[in-house]
Amino acid sequence: MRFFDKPFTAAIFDMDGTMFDTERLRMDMLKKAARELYGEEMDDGLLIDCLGVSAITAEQMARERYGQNYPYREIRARADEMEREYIHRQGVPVKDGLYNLLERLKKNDVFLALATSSRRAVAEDYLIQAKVYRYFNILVCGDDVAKGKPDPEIFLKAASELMCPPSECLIFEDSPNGLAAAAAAGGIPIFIQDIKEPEPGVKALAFRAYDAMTEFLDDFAPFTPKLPMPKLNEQFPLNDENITAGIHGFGAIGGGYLAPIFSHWDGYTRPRRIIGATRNQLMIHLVNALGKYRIRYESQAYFQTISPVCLIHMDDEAAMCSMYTQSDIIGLALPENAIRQQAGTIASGLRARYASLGKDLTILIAMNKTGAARFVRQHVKSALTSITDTAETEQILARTRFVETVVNRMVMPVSEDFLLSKFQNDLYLLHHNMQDIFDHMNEITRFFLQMAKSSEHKRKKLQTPAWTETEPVNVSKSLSVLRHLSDAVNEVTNTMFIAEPDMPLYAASGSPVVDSLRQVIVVEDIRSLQEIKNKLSNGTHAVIAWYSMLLGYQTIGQGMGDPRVESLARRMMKQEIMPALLKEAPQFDRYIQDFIGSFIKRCRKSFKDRCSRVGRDVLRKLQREERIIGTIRLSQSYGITTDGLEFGAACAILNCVLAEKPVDAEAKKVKSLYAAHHSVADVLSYSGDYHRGLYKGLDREADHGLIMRVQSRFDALRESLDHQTAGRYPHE
Ligand SMILES: NC(=O)c1ccc[n+]([C@@H]2O[C@H](COP(=O)([O-])OP(=O)(O)OC[C@H]3O[C@@H](n4cnc5c(N)ncnc54)[C@H](O)[C@@H]3O)[C@@H](O)[C@H]2O)c1
Ligand SMILES: O=P(O)(O)OC[C@@H](O)[C@@H](O)[C@H](O)[C@H](O)CO
Repeated sequence: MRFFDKPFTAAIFDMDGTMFDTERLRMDMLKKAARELYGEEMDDGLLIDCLGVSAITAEQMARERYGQNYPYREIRARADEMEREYIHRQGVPVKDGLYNLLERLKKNDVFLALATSSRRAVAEDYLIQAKVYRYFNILVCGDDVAKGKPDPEIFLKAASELMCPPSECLIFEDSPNGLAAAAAAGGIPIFIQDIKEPEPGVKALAFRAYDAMTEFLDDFAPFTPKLPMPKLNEQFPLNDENITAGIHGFGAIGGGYLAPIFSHWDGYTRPRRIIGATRNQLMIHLVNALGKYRIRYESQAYFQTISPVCLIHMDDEAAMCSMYTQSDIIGLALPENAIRQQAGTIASGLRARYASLGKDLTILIAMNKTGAARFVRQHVKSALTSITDTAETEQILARTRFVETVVNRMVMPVSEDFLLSKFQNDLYLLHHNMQDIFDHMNEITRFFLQMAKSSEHKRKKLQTPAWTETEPVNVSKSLSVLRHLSDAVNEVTNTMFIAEPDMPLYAASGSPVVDSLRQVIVVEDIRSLQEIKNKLSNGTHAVIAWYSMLLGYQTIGQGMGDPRVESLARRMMKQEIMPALLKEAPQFDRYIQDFIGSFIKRCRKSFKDRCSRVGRDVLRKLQREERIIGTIRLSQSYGITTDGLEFGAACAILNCVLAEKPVDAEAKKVKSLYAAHHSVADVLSYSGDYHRGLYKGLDREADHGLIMRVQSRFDALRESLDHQTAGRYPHE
């Protein structure tokens, strides 16, 4: 590996103050122990001077200060004892960035050594407790060397045990003594400031100096390759870092796609917590009850568990502000029509974040909308101007990156009825097993007490303890109840979403945090990709849904099993949309070709994706520039006829018209627009209010020909349905 111009094969870490935030703790404990055993605290200046030196050198320094009879060894032993007690209770305070750094080094075949002035027993204990023991090939500790830092002995020994020349070793140090030792050893010293700022002359010995390990990571990460897309069954990283990911709009895409992407993070470590905001109260209860939830990948019969997760209600202003203040990234996964209303919440959240001196924020937008970043930014801007002045609005916007994405994966929510009945069954089973365990608690406790009291020799013979002879059956049954209980606890699950297998999320460039996400592919021209995806797949998807519903199917998979729907989908994609897109964006040739084949297959398998989800928001999809009408206009501009798409538009309107009581608000609106004069033109050329903006429909005069063709397909389709011929596609 290489760090700037320095090739290296090994990394040697000092422990206290570099890996762990234990120097302050140790100083506190030394003070306490000195007070206890000597009646006076040790002096701060002396403690700071002793940082990074061996126990023997520290003893000499203490005796020079307090006299030759100073009980330094006893004080140090007592301080060690107090410190270990503290650590066993509270855990090792690991420095931010350490796990990520160790993972990066390990996954890039770098040898790792620990070189600490602490005793081996203490070092091993801490490494194990902090869950980092497994990273180190060798340990060199205070009791393994004769001379402490600033003597280079400890680093030279570590390098030689690793069989690496010191000049190829990065050496991480926080103390001036350690830094001097690293330089004297001929290594590549990396200084990471902890308590003591070194003299400028000493600091100059470092190849690079940083205020924190996370700052070193910012420099180092570009020298380590981005990990490839994770496999579906690949574990999330084992260690977490002090990172929070927020999801504004925890629904199918937020929970079923963004959350796993955040959980994989950069492949080295993952966020400590995911906060999701939703309006779905049931989801909040079910997820918060377990602190986790599952996603089912239907095509692979595979479950993935996402944790730890905490859901908040979108109307809880304080919780939303706190999510915006704490998060290192926010995923925004709302329906388009919720953006205007939620912009106020985003604005307040951002204002609170920057008022509390939060870092710049990236908002990763998962919406099927070309220009989504601009759209969201505009709404947030207008919300900001109503709560603050222009200067603050501009400052907030300048510090917030709105990053647009293209989401190909289809995700569906699990039906609430199914979810509830499964959860209820799991709880019933758990309750039953708990009851059982209470009934058998006495036998279980007696059995293990008996085992514990017996000698090893007797235990072997204790197959049937004396007291069990009278009730042998009970004991084995009681013990098996323990297992049933743990099974029942693990069986309480909440599978919230059904998703397609892992696919990359395409995102616009410009945000380092997004760039680092393992499952994200950053592209320069996100707009074209979004345009292609919406026209090619979302337009076709919607038509599949509308036509399938007219034919009486409930899910996309069923509809696509009908040759009429499948051939319409193929025709639209291959003969009408693809040729236009290839003319418009020939550079995306491969993407377009690959996409069509996989999309048709994926739709055929979508037995859990309801047509009502895919066909929702008819008006949004029929706007002048959108996926149906916009595509017709594009194809026709290249002289391509668009019978299939026009038939699709007719399906959209007929669906709404035939629905007795449409649940979808837009379907209701279409039905009422049509009802006024029984005219398709009234729907297609609607230009009134739309989510407090203006709807962009067709122009009655300029688009007269197109409107008439959709009208005639509508009439023919309606008639064919009336005649029970189930809406045959006219071109078959
Ligand atoms: N589901 C998919 O397969 C898929 C795929 C690609 C992109 N998308 C896009 O992702 C976004 C989210 O889609 P989804 O399928 O996750 O949606 P969803 O219906 O599952 O809901 C997303 C979240 O928005 C909230 N919400 C819904 N209506 C709201 C309103 N009026 N005001 C405030 N909050 C509201 C819900 O409570 C939920 O938390 C959409 O823009 C969609 O186009 C979805
Ligand atoms: O989200 P919409 O309503 O714009 O579109 C519905 C579906 O086509 C859409 O959610 C797809 O499933 C998704 O875009 C994956 O291709």
